[in-house]
Amino acid sequence: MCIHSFPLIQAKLDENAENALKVKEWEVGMFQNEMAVSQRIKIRRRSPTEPPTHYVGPFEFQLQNGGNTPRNILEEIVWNKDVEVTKMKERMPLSVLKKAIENAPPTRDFIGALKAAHFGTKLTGLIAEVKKASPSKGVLRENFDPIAKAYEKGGAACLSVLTDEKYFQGGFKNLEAIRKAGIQCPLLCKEFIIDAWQIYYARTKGADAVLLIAAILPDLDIKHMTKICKMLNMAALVEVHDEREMDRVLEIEGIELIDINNRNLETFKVDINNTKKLLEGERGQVIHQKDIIVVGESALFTPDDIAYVQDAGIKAVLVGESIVKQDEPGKAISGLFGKDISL
Ligand SMILES: O=P(O)(O)OC[C@@H](O)[C@@H](O)c1c[nH]c2ccccc12
Repeated sequence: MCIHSFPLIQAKLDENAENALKVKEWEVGMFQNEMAVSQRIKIRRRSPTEPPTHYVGPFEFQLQNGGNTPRNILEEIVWNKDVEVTKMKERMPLSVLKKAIENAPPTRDFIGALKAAHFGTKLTGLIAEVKKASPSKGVLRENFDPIAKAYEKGGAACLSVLTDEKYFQGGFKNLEAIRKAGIQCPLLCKEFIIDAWQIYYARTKGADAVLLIAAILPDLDIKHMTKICKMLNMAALVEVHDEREMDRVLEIEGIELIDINNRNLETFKVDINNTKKLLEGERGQVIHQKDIIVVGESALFTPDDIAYVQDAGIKAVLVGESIVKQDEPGKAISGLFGKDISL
């Protein structure tokens, strides 16, 4: 007589298997936190929960609670993203995404577009950002039609499209709509990537590049995700904010594109000098030797700001607020650069 004839025993076996899986998932989470701490990443990947009720592992893990409220807005966004992506993965398994990618139109060359723009105008290439709102500034612009076309007409080499809905009122529907509206320039999916699944998902929605944030992702994740981007013919824009993050990213093989964020994503404080600071001295030499393109982003409002970061060695800028807020984005771009940059 087989085991299935004893439903109570089978139910107990199923419960044990489920508990074992919960324990394993919790331990993996703890090890992820340990790896992040070892790289001085302050953002915790997910809310530190109590060990599973049946946990019998090392005692020191049971002391890891450390408070389960986010320490800043970035950590809150990441914890929310963890829940959001888990639900999306259940609805849309990776196998379905991979199948969809087989029939997707080819990607556009994000890095090539930035190089061509810089070569054409000798100015920094522009990545114009489609951003409705932000946690620090609230709603910046009510409607987007047809801001993407105006950006492209005004000389943007690429577009950055916020896809986070809860904190930036963005969405993948915007990315798809811009792609379907016939925009030719490459699109960056501006998202809080915490799981490689999101890269495949962005590819199915028309993205040519994704953002990888060093303040969130350990080195191994950045390396692994950069390889996935290459495999999908996408660009990986790796965001850094301070010397420590820059030094970490410069040690990772295969990095082609780094963006220096003048905004601290934990405090939203901005300092344009951050760009110059991270490009000086040996760091600047390593970047040049590795032929890495560096993008300057955040708090860029005037031709002097553009000239300042360009003199510091920036080859492209990513700009949102100072152009997205204006009635005529095309004119806003000319105002930002002090000249018409449409080729
Ligand atoms: O609106 P600004 O100050 O021009 O900044 C644009 C962009 O740099 C900013 O939106 C940004 C930088 N890094 C991010 C990461 C996630 C969301 C948004 C961002």
